[in-house]
Amino acid sequence: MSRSPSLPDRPRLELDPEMSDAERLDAIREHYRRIVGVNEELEQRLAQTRSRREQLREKVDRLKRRNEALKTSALYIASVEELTDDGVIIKQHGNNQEVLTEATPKLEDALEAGDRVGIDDSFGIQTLLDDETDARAQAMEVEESPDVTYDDIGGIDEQIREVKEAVEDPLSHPEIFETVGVEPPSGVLLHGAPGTGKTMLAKAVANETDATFIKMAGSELVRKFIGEGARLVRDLFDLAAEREPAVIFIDEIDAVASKRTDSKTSGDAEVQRTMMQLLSEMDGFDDRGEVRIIAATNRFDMLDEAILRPGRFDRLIEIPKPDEDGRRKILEIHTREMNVDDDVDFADLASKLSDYSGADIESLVTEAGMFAIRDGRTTVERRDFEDAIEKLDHTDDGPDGVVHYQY
Ligand SMILES: Nc1ncnc2c1ncn2[C@@H]1O[C@H](COP(=O)(O)OP(=O)(O)OP(=O)(O)O)[C@@H](O)[C@H]1O
Repeated sequence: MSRSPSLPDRPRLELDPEMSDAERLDAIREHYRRIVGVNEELEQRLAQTRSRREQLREKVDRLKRRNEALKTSALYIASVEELTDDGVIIKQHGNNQEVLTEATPKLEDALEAGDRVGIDDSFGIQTLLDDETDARAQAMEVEESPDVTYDDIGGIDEQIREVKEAVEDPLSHPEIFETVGVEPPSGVLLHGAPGTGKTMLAKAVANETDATFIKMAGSELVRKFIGEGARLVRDLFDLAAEREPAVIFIDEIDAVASKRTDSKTSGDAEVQRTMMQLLSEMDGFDDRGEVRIIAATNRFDMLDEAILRPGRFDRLIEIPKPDEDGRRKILEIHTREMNVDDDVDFADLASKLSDYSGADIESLVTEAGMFAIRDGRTTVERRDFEDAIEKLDHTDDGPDGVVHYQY
């Protein structure tokens, strides 16, 4: 911002004792004229400053409103096709509609053909997006080799065996499948109540096979940028091919693959497009090398059957809540690092935890530890677990206070 010009000099009255009265009077009159001149100039400056302050205030208000709008409303994604004297030609992702629109002068200077931009409902360019690796990074979680092992998962040994057979063996020993002439399952769908270890299981497979674990939540695919879901699905599969061996894990797949609803909103059409892209990626899956795909859902009843056809998610594995023995194992797993008193009997404790999921048991163990700490002890005792059960059971919606879908 430019600095304001310096203030005018303060006029000085200089009277010489030699001066005649008439000369003095003239000097005083001249001085008065200069004071009036300076005063006028200062008033003018004040008025200019006030008006500038008003302008800045309006600008701040405008920016605040714009900021709010950007924060609250979803933007559509488009690519800049061409910058013309009449405006910017953009092509909207998803429907490929071409539009002549405008950007703010500042954005216009920064735009180049090929850039990805976020546009509002009236196609105004609101923001310039970073390159697509950022969108990928936002939506995907990539772990070179997660540190979860099968030993960290309790109570679902049979399901672990099935996942090993369907995902691990084709990655570790593809030759066996070739020799026998059997196509390994394309995709495995884990379904069951929340917090039962579906994500853990997918991570453990990636660990066991030294594969890159790439997780994408279905809700991310349909969330912020309309027109972006199908592209993210493509990116997901491309990234997996670059990083093979890889395990793709799509959590909450119901968000993109629910049964068709009757409503015809643009959001629904968008979800459909994303699902079609997912199906087409899975159909072309054979050539993708050492990439395996696992999806998970808590809402199996909601899934569109198209996703379950042969060649797609054709191996369904239900991950149940643990039985009593499973709960005991999970208690033991989560207390491995804990200083537990001899008076704690895990088998007895497990018998009191019917309907607890693995995640609920993890919260229970943490809560028991907190009771011991609050009491100034370094050992967790039976009463801490009992207090923790009482505390968690007193939440209305379930052992962990989370509203559970009745599976
Ligand atoms: N079978 C289990 N054995 C040991 N710990 C478990 C088990 N199931 C869940 N947990 C604990 O609960 C946490 C959450 O589990 P996870 O994220 O794998 O569940 P999920 O089935 O994927 O849940 P959601 O459907 O809510 O995504 C895990 O980090 C783990 O600590």
